[in-house]
Amino acid sequence: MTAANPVFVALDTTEPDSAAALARTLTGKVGGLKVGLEYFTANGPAGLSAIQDFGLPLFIDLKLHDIPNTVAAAMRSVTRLGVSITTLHASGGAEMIRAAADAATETAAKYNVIRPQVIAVTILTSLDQAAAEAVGFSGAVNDQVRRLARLAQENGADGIVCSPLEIAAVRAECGPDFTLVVPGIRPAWSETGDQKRFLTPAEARDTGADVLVIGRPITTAADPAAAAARILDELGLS
Ligand SMILES: O=C(O)c1cc(=O)[nH]c(=O)n1[C@@H]1O[C@H](COP(=O)(O)O)[C@@H](O)[C@H]1O
Repeated sequence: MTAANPVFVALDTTEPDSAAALARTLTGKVGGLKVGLEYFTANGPAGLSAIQDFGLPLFIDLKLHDIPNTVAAAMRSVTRLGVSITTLHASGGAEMIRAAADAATETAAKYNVIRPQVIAVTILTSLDQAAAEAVGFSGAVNDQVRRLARLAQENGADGIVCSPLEIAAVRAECGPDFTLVVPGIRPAWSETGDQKRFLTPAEARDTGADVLVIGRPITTAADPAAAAARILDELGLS
């Protein structure tokens, strides 16, 4: 998927009013909205309507990771929400990824709703090489991300989440039709915070990212609309 505007803004808040206010401010400046565990555990499916009203593609980032039966059941519920993108952890394994992808396909057909892109998170962008090794990923992060990307692709995922530093390796491994969703995006003028593997929006896009997930550089800016406009300008999209 290559959106005309690849920026999905991460609305990492628990408050529907704050999420809706940001969505209102950013409509026309971003390509989509993302909410994750923080928002969904606080507000449940009912909370999505506050932001679905803006008509932007919605990415619900739940990073599912459990046995195949449980993840498939959760994916059936997620699919009924009518969202564009959702996530699971690639390290849940081949059978789990396959069960989730099949559940999304079957549920979308059964209820005549949009089938979300099923996107597998590889190695979180908050982990550096040492932290990745500490949880058992031996070898270079780049190689581990590429390996997990291949596993995800072979088992029906539509794409993966990786940091900007692994985009080239994953493209070479998985080809042009595999969706690369890329957080760990930091404009040169923003704080890095807990992100360890990051590049600027233009660097990530030019290396081949399809979706740029950007949260705090926009959402915590004094003027979020101006921050989004600055990023669009850097992407040559304003
Ligand atoms: O799946 C994700 O979206 C994700 C995966 C990952 O490896 N790293 C990562 O930062 N994310 C998400 O991307 C967003 C990044 O937000 P900022 O760091 O504020 O730009 C957050 O909502 C994270 O949950």
